[in-house]
Amino acid sequence: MKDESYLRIADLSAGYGTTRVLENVSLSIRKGEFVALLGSSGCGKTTLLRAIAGFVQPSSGAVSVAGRDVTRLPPDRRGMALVFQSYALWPHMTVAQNIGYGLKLKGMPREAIARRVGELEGLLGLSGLGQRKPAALSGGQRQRVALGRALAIDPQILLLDEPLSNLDARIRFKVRHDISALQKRLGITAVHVTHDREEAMVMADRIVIMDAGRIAQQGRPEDIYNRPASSFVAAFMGAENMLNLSGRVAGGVASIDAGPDNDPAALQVHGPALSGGTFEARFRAEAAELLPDSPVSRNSEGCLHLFGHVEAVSYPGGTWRHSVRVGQDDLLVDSRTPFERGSAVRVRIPADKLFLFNAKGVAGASHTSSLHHGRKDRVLEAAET
Ligand SMILES: Nc1ncnc2c1ncn2[C@@H]1O[C@H](COP(=O)(O)OP(=O)(O)OP(=O)(O)O)[C@@H](O)[C@H]1O
Repeated sequence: MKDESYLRIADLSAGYGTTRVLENVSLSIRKGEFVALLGSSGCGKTTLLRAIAGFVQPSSGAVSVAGRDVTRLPPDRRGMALVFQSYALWPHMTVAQNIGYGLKLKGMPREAIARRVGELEGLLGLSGLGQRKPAALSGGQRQRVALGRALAIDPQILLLDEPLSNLDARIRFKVRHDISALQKRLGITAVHVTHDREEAMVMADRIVIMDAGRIAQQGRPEDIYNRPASSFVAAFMGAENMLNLSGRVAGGVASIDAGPDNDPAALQVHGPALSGGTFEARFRAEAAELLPDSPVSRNSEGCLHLFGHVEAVSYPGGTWRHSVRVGQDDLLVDSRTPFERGSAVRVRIPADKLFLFNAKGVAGASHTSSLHHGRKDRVLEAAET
């Protein structure tokens, strides 16, 4: 099979002094691909980006570009450009001088620099601003100058370290779009560090979720969103409601036991097999339906039904958000109509919107013997029967 990887990170470990940050990270990126590194603060995203760029020396492993090992090359000989959150523009230089800075260092003739800078100003919507200093620009314009400076040297790989996090929401949407469009147009390979899930979803061809210096899951945005491989990834991708359930798994169906706050349910298993026992169940606020609790017709076919009462109601816009107390758990559930505080409600979660995982470190109620042997979190994609 043809190896399509262009930027390859092989078994990379890195850290600072005695602190290990990255543990055997391997990642292959195709030419022209846009990859987002997503993860919570301190998980090692920036360290990975800096190791790719050559600013952090790995303790083991390798980085290669188009089959060439660049692990020991200095940053300026890797054909990569890095754009930071903080722009890092020269305040005393004009926009044009900032963009042309790298070309001047390379000794490019003045007219060629002016031509290239003009091209980039046009490409980035900065035409007419070439003689301004950074202080006289908006945040979005400054970030585009930083991008122009990075692109001026014609890098094969563009590394973006949270370049949008200093921008206000409205400008962020615009610059987000500008960067993606430009990246596609230039066919450049990009690695983008962010902790903003939506940003990663809309910009990237592939999302790599990192957790404590390791890759927790990677895949297309829609796959990660709809098929999280672990409870951690599900939570990170917005399925923040969590409760514990117990049940058995047989013949591709998870039979959820009745509990004090839930009806029994039979949910078809789609993903990799799940062992019976105790499950961590996760779902998104918008994935569930809120209904008045009624003693009749608790039809659980293909759905999980939970019972609780409304603790708080708010209106973030579009739908009403309810904090629902179910047993010991507080769950957030959206509804197009508001339910009064204190009212008894039923939360109906369709099976294909419910993510089930074997609970970590909990011995299951039944069929649990296999759980004690090197068990990993495994997703159960439960779909409506
Ligand atoms: N220069 C440094 N010296 C020592 N430790 C560092 C250094 N830079 C980062 N670290 C530590 O390494 C770990 C990973 O940091 P890193 O910046 O890669 O995380 P991150 O995922 O990019 O986080 P954030 O989203 O907050 O930027 C953190 O625990 C951090 O404190």
